[in-house]
Amino acid sequence: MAVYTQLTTAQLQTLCEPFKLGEVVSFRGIEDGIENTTYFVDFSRDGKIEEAVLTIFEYLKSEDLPFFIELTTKLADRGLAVPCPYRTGDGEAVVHFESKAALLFPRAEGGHVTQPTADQCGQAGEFLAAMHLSHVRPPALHQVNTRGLDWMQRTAESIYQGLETAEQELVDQQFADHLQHLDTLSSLPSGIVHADLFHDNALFHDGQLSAVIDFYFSATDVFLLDVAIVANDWCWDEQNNNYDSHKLQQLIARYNAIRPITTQELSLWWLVSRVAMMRFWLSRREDELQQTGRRLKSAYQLRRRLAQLIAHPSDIAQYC
Ligand SMILES: Nc1ncnc2c1ncn2[C@@H]1O[C@H](COP(=O)(O)OP(=O)(O)OP(=O)(O)O)[C@@H](O)[C@H]1O
Ligand SMILES: N[C@@H](CCO)C(=O)O
Repeated sequence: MAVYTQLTTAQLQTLCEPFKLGEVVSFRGIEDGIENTTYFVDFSRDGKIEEAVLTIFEYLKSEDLPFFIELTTKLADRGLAVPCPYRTGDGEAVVHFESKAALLFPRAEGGHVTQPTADQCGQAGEFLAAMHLSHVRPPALHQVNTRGLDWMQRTAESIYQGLETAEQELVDQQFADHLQHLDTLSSLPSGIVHADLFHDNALFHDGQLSAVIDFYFSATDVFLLDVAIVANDWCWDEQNNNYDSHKLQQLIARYNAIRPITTQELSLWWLVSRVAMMRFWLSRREDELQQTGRRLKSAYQLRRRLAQLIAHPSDIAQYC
């Protein structure tokens, strides 16, 4: 469904030629993605197989990519489990298919988990803390968050009339609280965050985190937002419609052991957890209402979680 750009073997060979990885011996399109077209491509050179992943960008342009290339390269250099793009002989990472930009990555071992365990939630916490600490190391990177408050307000406004009354009430309540605490929120520790670390953007091999992918929403924002995104997706117990306390404890405690969460961050967790839920509920709801053609993920699930967090504010202080 998400192989938006169809390629032949010859087209793939031409596109990937500058990377000098050899002859394309097999490839297949990956149906998983929403934003981009992804192919697994195997190259053969001197009898050795190199397994790679080609991402063709359906929305991002080549001028948008240098930040993501620098970020993934920096994180990989710091020893984090992040695939960073191959470079051509000229040191370029971006190639083009017709008007679309593309990057080629080494294929990481492992696969997705459908239901992360508490230990895997802890590993995600350790990854995030290490990534956030790397912010202070050069190169200094900055990127505006295109899914921040402005985007949320514009999106909510554009779909507001199509929302149910209960949804409109959630939107009104969430923005009222967000705007009321804007100054304190903006003063939380910040830097480059992944901003989309759902469990389908992580791979595990033999139980260990082998790759974090899909940095295309990464931007400068408060670090706690990343922790909340993982908590809201990896640690949610659908049956009880609340966080699984053991998973949340592992995420928070193991993050906190590497990058201690400040008192100010703890005091705003109730709000940041809601901001994180709101951002993804809105993008999924917009996709549903505006029939953007992207593969749909359940918006209702996140609306239910947001309502729960508004009715029963969450606290993580006991896990630190
Ligand atoms: N470096 C990699 N190594 C192994 N598998 C990968 C790698 N990069 C991507 N994949 C696989 O390809 C799939 C689609 O890639 P990706 O998540 O980048 O697409 P997307 O369209 O941006 O997805 P979404 O918008 O849903 O997050 C991933 O779910 C993963 O299974
Ligand atoms: N992770 C997003 C999809 C866009 O990357 C979601 O689950 O809604």
